[in-house]
Amino acid sequence: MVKAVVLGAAGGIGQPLALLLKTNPLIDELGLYDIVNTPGVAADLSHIATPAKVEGFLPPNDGLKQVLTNADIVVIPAGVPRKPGMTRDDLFKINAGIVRDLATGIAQTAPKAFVLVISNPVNSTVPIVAEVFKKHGVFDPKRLFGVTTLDVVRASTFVSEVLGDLSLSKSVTVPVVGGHSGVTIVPLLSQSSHPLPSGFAQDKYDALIKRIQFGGDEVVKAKDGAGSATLSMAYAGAEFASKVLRAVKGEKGVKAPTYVSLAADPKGAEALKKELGQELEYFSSIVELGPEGVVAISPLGSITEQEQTLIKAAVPELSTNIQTGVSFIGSSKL
Ligand SMILES: NC(=O)C1=CN([C@@H]2O[C@H](COP(=O)(O)OP(=O)(O)OC[C@H]3O[C@@H](n4cnc5c(N)ncnc54)[C@H](O)[C@@H]3O)[C@@H](O)[C@H]2O)C=CC1
Ligand SMILES: O=C([O-])CC(=O)C(=O)O
Repeated sequence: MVKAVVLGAAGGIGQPLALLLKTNPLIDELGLYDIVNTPGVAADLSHIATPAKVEGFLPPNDGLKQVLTNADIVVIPAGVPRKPGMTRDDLFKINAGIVRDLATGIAQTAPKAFVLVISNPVNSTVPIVAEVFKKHGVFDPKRLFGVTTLDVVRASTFVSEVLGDLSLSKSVTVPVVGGHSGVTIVPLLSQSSHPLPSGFAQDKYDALIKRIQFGGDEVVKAKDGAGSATLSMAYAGAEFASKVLRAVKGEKGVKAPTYVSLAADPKGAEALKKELGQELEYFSSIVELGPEGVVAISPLGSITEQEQTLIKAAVPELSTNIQTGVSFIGSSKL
């Protein structure tokens, strides 16, 4: 029996994500939690002819505790999205407290669940979850993930557009490392499964990097005040959740870039530290997944000088973002 839970399930991401999870054959039970509307979303989804049993919960009557009871995997898209002109860090003020409170609930009721954090700013919200878990004495770095899959999905799509063949997008894989905001998003195009055309011009390369790094802004601008990416994020979140569950079920060699605590793999962390030139507590790199979560965190490997420059720009900002999350819990009464 596998129980998946979505916290923030009535939102722009939460609803389509819950829909995709309802169609995932690896999930037997789907728990939906939000501060509004989850009974309706659950009733709607429950009519879909797939096996997963769906139930919706609200805060009254210990709803958070109820939804998290026996949870195996918890996905968190709860929180406010950006409006034009905002950075992801501007969301910290509201989302940090939301994520802290949900993490407290998970630490108390489902401390062994895999936790997948979507709520922004991911670079800081993942450390928040970890610090809450540490305060409760239940932190297992192998089971906590920041979902950066949308960056990987965008890279596949934009590279296949450059190659002039969108049908390639499912098979193009580009490692995207670092974190999940602006310059902390580092696409390693030199490691793309499908190389860029030979003689690809520098200005085109720069534009492609920028588009992957700031793909979120493109959607925020187009939605014009109505929020940020929801449908592509739901797709990406469902893809990543599915990978975690496939690994749990025993499939070998499942890998994905994801933002993790480097304490999950000290050997991998040591190699990354050498490459990055300094120690970071969290970093998104290609992670091998297994039945207990993180098996190994890959080093960057061979990268170009241009990519080295991108990494140099990412590291200090990541370090600040991580510290912001850690200090927030340091000063929070739990
Ligand atoms: N990691 C990533 O790649 C991406 C992350 N995001 C982030 O995901 C988050 C959600 O985005 P949307 O779904 O578009 O926002 P939304 O506003 O449509 O939905 C958020 C949902 O969270 C719920 N919520 C608020 N406080 C809650 C609480 N304490 N407990 C449970 N639920 C609560 C709201 O009621 C709402 O239904 C944002 O922070 C956004 O920045 C968005 C896109 C990509
Ligand atoms: O841009 C945003 O605020 C939402 C997000 O994280 C993304 O689309 O990558």
